[in-house]
Parts: sequence; C-alpha cells; structure tokens
Amino acid sequence: MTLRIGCIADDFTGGTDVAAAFRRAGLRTALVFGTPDTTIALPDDCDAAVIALKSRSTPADEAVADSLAAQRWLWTKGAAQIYVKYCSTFDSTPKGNIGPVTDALMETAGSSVTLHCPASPPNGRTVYQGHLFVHDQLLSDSPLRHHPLNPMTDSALVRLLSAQTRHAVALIDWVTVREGVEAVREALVAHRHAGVRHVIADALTDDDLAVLGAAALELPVVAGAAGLAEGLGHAYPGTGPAAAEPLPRAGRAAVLAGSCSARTLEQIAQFYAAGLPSRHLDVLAAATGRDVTGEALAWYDEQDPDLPVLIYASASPEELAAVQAQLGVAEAAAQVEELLGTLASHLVERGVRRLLVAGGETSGAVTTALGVRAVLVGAEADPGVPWTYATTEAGDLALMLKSGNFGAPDLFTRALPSTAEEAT
Ligand SMILES: Nc1ncnc2c1ncn2[C@@H]1O[C@H](COP(=O)(O)OP(=O)(O)O)[C@@H](O)[C@H]1O
Ligand SMILES: O=C(O)[C@@H](O)C(=O)COP(=O)(O)O
Repeated sequence: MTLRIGCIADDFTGGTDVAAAFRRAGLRTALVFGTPDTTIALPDDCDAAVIALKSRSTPADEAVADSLAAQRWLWTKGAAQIYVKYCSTFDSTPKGNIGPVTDALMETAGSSVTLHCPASPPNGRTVYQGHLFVHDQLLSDSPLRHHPLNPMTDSALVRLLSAQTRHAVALIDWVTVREGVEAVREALVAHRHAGVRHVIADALTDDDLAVLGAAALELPVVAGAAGLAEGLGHAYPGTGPAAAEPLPRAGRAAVLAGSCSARTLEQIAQFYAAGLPSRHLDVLAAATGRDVTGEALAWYDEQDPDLPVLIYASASPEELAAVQAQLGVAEAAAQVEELLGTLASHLVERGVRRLLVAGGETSGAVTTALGVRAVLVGAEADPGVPWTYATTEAGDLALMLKSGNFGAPDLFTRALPSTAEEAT
C-alpha cells in the first residue's frame, strides 16, 4: 500500500475534520490518534492517512518533535506529500506552533516554499487580502479573540505567521487565485525566487481552494485547514466519490459532551428539548470524591435502550468560570476528562455502539480511554463531522468526534435517531 498523501493534524477533532475533507475528495482515508508506532497498521488500500496529534498548544519544541516523528512514519508508508492541518481560525501564538512545525517539516523534506490557506468555506472561514474572516467578522472581532489558550486579536495572516518564523512570508491575492492554476503556480515560483518560504493564499470559495490544491500538487509540504486539503484531494488524478459505509445499528447510542462552545450548548439544549434523556455531571462533586461516574451509570441503566442518551459536563460560561475558580483550570479539565473517559469505557462495555463525542480535548480523553488508535473515516453528518469506524476490545464502534463549534444545532438528534425512528 502506498499513500498518496500523509497529513499531520494538530488536534483530534481537527484530524476528523481534515480526514472528512480527503474522503469528500474521494480518497479512502485512515485516521490515527497520536504518534504512531510500529504496532499501528493502516487498513488496506488507503489513499490518505491523517495522524492527529495534540500539538496545537504544547511547547513548540514538543510540537516539532511529534510532527517530525509523524512525518517519518508517513514516509515509511510511502506518503509523497505532507499536509499540515491547523485550525481554520489559525489558533496559534507568536511562539507557534504553525511556523515552527511547518519550518521543521519543510527542512527535512528539503522544500524551499510552501502554500498556506486556512479557509474553510463550509464553516464560514474565508481569507481575503490575507485577512481571515469568521463568517462576516474579522477573526480579531470574532469570539476567537477571547480564546482561553490562544486569543486571536489580529486577523492579518502574513503578520501572524511572520511572528512565528524567521523566514519570509508573502501573499497571493484573490485576483491571482481567480486567474487560475497557472497564475498561482507562477506566483509561487516568483515568491520562491524572491526568497519567500511561506506563501499565504486568499480563498473565498471551494472553487478557489480547488485552484490552490491543483497549483500545490507538486509541493512536498502544504499547510492549512480542511478546505485546502479537499482542494488537494480533488487534484489527485483518479479520485472520485467514496462509497458510504453502513452505520452499525445493533447496540445503543450515546453522546458524551465536554465542550463548552456555544454551538455544543445549543446542541445539548436541542437534545433536551426533543424529550431525550440527558444527564449533567457535577464536576465539583466529583472533585470532592463523590462517585459521579457510578451515579451516571446507574441513571443510564434505567433509560429506554431504544433512545440515545446524553451525558455532559459542558457548562455555561458562568458555570465554567465558577468551577475553574474553585478547582483551577487544569484540575477542572482533568476532572472532566477523567469522568468522560471512564464513562466512555463503561458505556461501550454496556453495549453502546454509536458514540458521539463533543469537544477536541474531550475526544482525546475518550479515544485514549477506549484504547482507540486508528479509525476508518466514513460519511459526514455535517461539514467536518464524519462517522468513523473503530474496533475496541468490547466490539466494533461507530464514533463521531465533533469539534466544539461544529455541526448544526440538531446534530445530536439527527446523527443518533432512536431505534424506532431508524426502523421507519
Ligand atoms: N463543567 C466544567 N467545568 C470545568 N471545565 C469544564 C467543564 N466542562 C468542560 N470543561 C473543560 O472545557 C474544555 C473543553 O474543551 P474541548 O473538549 O476541547 O471542547 P472545544 O472543542 O469546544 O474546545 C475541556 O478542557 C473540559 O475539560
Ligand atoms: O479547522 C477547524 O476549524 C477545525 O478542524 C478545528 O481544528 C477546530 O478546533 P477545536 O474546536 O479545538 O477542535
């Protein structure tokens, strides 16, 4: 098996997002969680493999080391091109990690120029004159300016990336992108001759990203969000729509939510409003030693097995601030991850076979607890939110890992219909 493309994603849900993009482009795609070792085997006939790391907010030297290890592994599988997947809101700080990781991967690949574009039009992220927009707002006016780890207070991508690399950064503007593949290729060559290493491109639509993907096909390293990955995927010869995999239907369905993002809170409210069973986890009580997991499992055992259930730690901004003030941010997060990871293992042991997880960090905790290292990527329920298929010690599992802000408000109820609804 030889991969057409290998991808390194800087978080787990970013990994599912980009894997879904490759699949949309017709590539049979595998997703691996964490730096792979020799025990990880890819399914046969994969065209693309995504390694999802937790390198978005780690110290830059760790992110570089993990990414280089992932690159080495992807090379052993034959990947000729490496795609660096970061967040469509360019989540990073002046210390990194987008600049240092991309520089290191380019250096080992012997590459002198790369193309970047964080646009992801289905999720409202576009780039114009090198400025990143989130729907109708500049990134720096959007809620991302309040991000707890990397507040995005600037929208100018050339300036943001210049702070993270000692190499020159420049822009290919939208007018050039609209001129087509040859114009972009020529601009890339001109920038390379001028000593520019990182070229950021404007993109407003998927068509723009298709142009960029075709122009970047020969570059050893390309970087951006899921949109450019799809553009690249479409540019590979002989790719076409992938067949949908069947969703395992036998077994119960559950949602575990640890994201406190506005969209996840809406999805929780919608699930509750539909009259479906949901239970909130008391994080403060867990921190005092109460058996919150045991109580939640006893509650689960009493529910109608034909209905999906929701168990969540997710909290409103006020509630979150109160818990964090009492426990500290790290301890609060550790409590939540321990609760949701343990619950995931117990639920799968009890027969849950469709599991939707809301939140990037939360998804990391759940996959780790379940011992899931590699999955095959299936159909999307919403843009960037695919079903994936895993094998666990307890049996086969359909797993949906959702980035906090992704998915329509009715995602939970739509993705996990009750057994009676499915039968109709
Ligand atoms: N009730 C709560 N109290 C304190 N922290 C919480 C609570 N619920 C969730 N968290 C924390 O909020 C963070 C949510 O992050 P994550 O799962 O990555 O979601 P997103 O994708 O929305 O960023 C996690 O670190 C989680 O531990
Ligand atoms: O590119 C994107 O927007 C997503 O794939 C992503 O990385 C979102 O980040 P989290 O919400 O932290 O999962």
